[in-house]
Amino acid sequence: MKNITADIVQQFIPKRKEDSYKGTYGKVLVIGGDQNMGGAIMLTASAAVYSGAGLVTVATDPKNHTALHARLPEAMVLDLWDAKSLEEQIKKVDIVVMGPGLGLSEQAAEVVELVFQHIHKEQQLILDGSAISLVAQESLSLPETHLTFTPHAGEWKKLSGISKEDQTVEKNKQAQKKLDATIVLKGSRTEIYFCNDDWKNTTGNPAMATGGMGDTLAGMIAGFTAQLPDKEQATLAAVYLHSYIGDALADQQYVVLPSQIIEAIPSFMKNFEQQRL
Ligand SMILES: NC(=O)C1=CN([C@@H]2O[C@H](COP(=O)(O)OP(=O)(O)OC[C@H]3O[C@@H](n4cnc5c(N)ncnc54)[C@H](O)[C@@H]3O)[C@@H](O)[C@H]2O)[C@@H](O)CC1
Ligand SMILES: Nc1ncnc2c1ncn2[C@@H]1O[C@H](COP(=O)(O)OP(=O)(O)O)[C@@H](O)[C@H]1O
Ligand SMILES: [Mg+2]
Repeated sequence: MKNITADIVQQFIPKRKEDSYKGTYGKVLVIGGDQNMGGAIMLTASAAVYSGAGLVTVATDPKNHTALHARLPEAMVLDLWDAKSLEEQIKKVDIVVMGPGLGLSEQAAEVVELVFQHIHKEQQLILDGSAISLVAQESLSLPETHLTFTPHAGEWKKLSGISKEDQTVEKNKQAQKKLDATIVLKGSRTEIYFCNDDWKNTTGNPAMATGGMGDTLAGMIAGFTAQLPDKEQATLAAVYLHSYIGDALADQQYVVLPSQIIEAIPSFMKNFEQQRL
């Protein structure tokens, strides 16, 4: 397993081009947040916006729309349960990130199935939280697209069938091959399994053990993937910086909140920009 380190990540964050515009930096659709877990999807959407995604639209329960507009005016919203609007929006985006706070209801499972039906081969699909649990629970067949799963150990157990004690690098690699997807296995030292490569994070700390921290990472992966041409580099950079910011804040804080990580993303990205003078 290779280590993700600062000097590697620095090579991945390009300087923005003078003649670029929002369209250059990708369109992201963020799907999740039922009536009780609107906070999860607000964190995911905010992380995508603060990571620099060009345009972010959020499909969430209508109960969350006002709060989301108030917290994150940069994002557009649509009704999570309106199948037609959701189907139309999927066609317009480059990246879909689905699952934070989605819940495990029958209606939520229908949303996941709808996305699987309509996503096409060139798009990127990131599945987190409830979407991973639903894939396992409903034994859903996976769509033909660029797929990333971001499970914690409990979700990985549901998805791969490997118990927490047995989650060794070899077993995880075998499960990755079967799923034919990128696996971001979150933990105190997150592991990333690509088809031909695997990596271990070198940053992160227990001050980050706070609800919503994974929702935030999912949004960062989406935001980085929206902008960077190499999707594997985007995933590595997002995982590393999420925890690197967590470490920097934990120097002075006993706990680090997901919203604090989000606010710090733009300045830390600037520090990691290529060829910074
Ligand atoms: N503010 C919000 O609205 C929040 C919503 N959340 C959402 O809540 C939904 C359920 O997520 P959960 O992760 O709570 O629930 P899950 O039920 O999927 O996973 C929790 C279970 O996994 C086990 N587990 C084993 N190893 C673990 C590990 N390393 N980390 C965490 N759990 C481990 C736990 O013991 C527990 O039984 C997701 O959709 C998530 O996005 C959470 O992100 C918390 C914050
Ligand atoms: N002790 C720890 N050390 C380093 N990172 C941690 C620690 N605890 C949690 N994290 C990070 O916090 C995130 C937790 O993700 P997850 O369990 O999905 O959270 P949530 O679903 O509440 O948003 C992961 O990115 C994980 O790496
Ligand atoms: Mg989670």
